[in-house]
Amino acid sequence: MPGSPGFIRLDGVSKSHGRGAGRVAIFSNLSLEIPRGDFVAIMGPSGSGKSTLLNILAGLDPVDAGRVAIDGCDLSAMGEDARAAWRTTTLGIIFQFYNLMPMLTAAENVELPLLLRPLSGRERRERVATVLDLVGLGGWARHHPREMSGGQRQRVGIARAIVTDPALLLCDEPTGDLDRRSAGEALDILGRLNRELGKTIVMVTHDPAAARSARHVLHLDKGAFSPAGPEVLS
Ligand SMILES: Nc1ncnc2c1ncn2[C@@H]1O[C@H](COP(=O)(O)OP(=O)(O)OP(=O)(O)O)[C@@H](O)[C@H]1O
Repeated sequence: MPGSPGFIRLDGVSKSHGRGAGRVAIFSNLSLEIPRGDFVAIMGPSGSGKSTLLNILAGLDPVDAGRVAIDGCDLSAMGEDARAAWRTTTLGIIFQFYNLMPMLTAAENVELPLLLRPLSGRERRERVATVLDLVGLGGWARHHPREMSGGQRQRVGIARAIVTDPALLLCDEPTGDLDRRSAGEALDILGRLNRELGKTIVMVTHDPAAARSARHVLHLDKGAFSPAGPEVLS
């Protein structure tokens, strides 16, 4: 169940890209609070800053001003090394184009985030098998991405994102490269991860069907959030 207000907190965040005359302000004094266990879709026009926001939440992009805190960790006060270490424990990221290593099998791709952990080979293999089963790819461990459909590749991407058991999943257009059926399967898995395992999910999407599978939808435009109206979701 959603609870614990302020799992994700943005307070007075300002962010711009570029320098000098080419400087573009993306947000100015933006605030947002997402409770633990929520599943939030973020929609908005191209260029409104959705990917910038995900990069900020992932600790990949520092803010110019304001505070970003996730589960009590103040990202804006952490150096780059500390943010990188934080990412490996707290966060899983799911990408539009999967970002799988083509020369590795599905199991090897999923295992990658575990190689930084003090786990035995056996423990790693068990965790990989568990998450591949969870995404319905138990029989595909030894296959390479080129032998798999887009939907299966995205499920490998989801398995890789959850293999470290992170509290937060960030999804950047997770259905953007998928047909309707595969998109539905990926969204079903995300919904289960939210409902059954309590993962907090923030998903950027242009896809109204994807947004409808979230608990809440926010519309980002001109540097501000508003709840998405029915016209955005139709
Ligand atoms: N590294 C960068 N350097 C300069 N400008 C950038 C950089 N990244 C993004 N921008 C600009 O910032 C604005 C917001 O980009 P962003 O990718 O966050 O938007 P978006 O809402 O995700 O767009 P889309 O829906 O098209 O993916 C855009 O005008 C973009 O050109």
